[in-house]
Amino acid sequence: MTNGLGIFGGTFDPIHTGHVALALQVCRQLDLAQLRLMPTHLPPHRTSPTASAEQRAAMVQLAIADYPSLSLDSRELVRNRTSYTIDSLREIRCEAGEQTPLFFILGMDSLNALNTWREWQQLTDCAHLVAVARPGQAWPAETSAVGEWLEGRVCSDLKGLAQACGQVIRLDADFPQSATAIRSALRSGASDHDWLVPSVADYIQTHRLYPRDT
Ligand SMILES: Nc1ncnc2c1ncn2[C@@H]1O[C@H](COP(=O)(O)OP(=O)(O)OP(=O)(O)O)[C@@H](O)[C@H]1O
Ligand SMILES: O=C(O)c1ccc[n+]([C@@H]2O[C@H](COP(=O)([O-])O)[C@@H](O)[C@H]2O)c1
Repeated sequence: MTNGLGIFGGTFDPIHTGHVALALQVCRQLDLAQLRLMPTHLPPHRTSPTASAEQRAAMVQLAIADYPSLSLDSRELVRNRTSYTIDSLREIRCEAGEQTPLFFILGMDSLNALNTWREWQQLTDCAHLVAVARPGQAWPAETSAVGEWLEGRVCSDLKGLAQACGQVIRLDADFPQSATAIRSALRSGASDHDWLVPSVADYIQTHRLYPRDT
């Protein structure tokens, strides 16, 4: 086991089985003992989530309850301002110390849009980035701003990864789940969804989240 720490930021509106499977796959492939799921509070880049920050955090806790290596990081929820990843990674770097390898997990769609993030070129000063591709999702084009920046930062040898931050790692995964598809199915009248952990599905029903469109 490395002493590295994984951080998986997301809106989690709601968390789905793809998020959990992906977190476990990253732990396995990077040999991480701990990975934190960090819900965003006030996303910089999209309209406000449907479920409140507290509800999304509660669903994350329910979904990961069976996995001791996974935990909730609620720092963005208690910060009452726009949730910029760079702010969170700087805080986590201070807490973890200079030597601890940090891995920030993001989808390939997010990597392709990385140049729209706040202080995006500084993210790797705090952590490695782990970009997870869904089937068919492409690595940023070499000629794009992100593609040019990636040059010299991509790590292809996980075993040789000695630094605490600075590299970008590509992992391939095959999880079709999407929170948009779940919200849309529930709003169309479905009472449950195969991509929800059962305890999360119960929570959604109890709290009447994503109500049927009228
Ligand atoms: N099935 C998946 N495979 C790989 N990455 C995923 C998958 N689902 C989500 N991600 C990635 O996980 C991060 C957090 O996901 P998020 O909470 O936005 O879920 P989502 O299913 O993409 O939601 P939405 O449809 O609302 O955008 C994002 O970087 C996203 O790209
Ligand atoms: O810091 C930024 O500018 C920034 C811009 C867009 C997205 N993010 C983060 O990326 C993560 C995934 O976002 P999303 O919308 O795909 O759930 C989540 O932690 C967001 O806070 C961060």
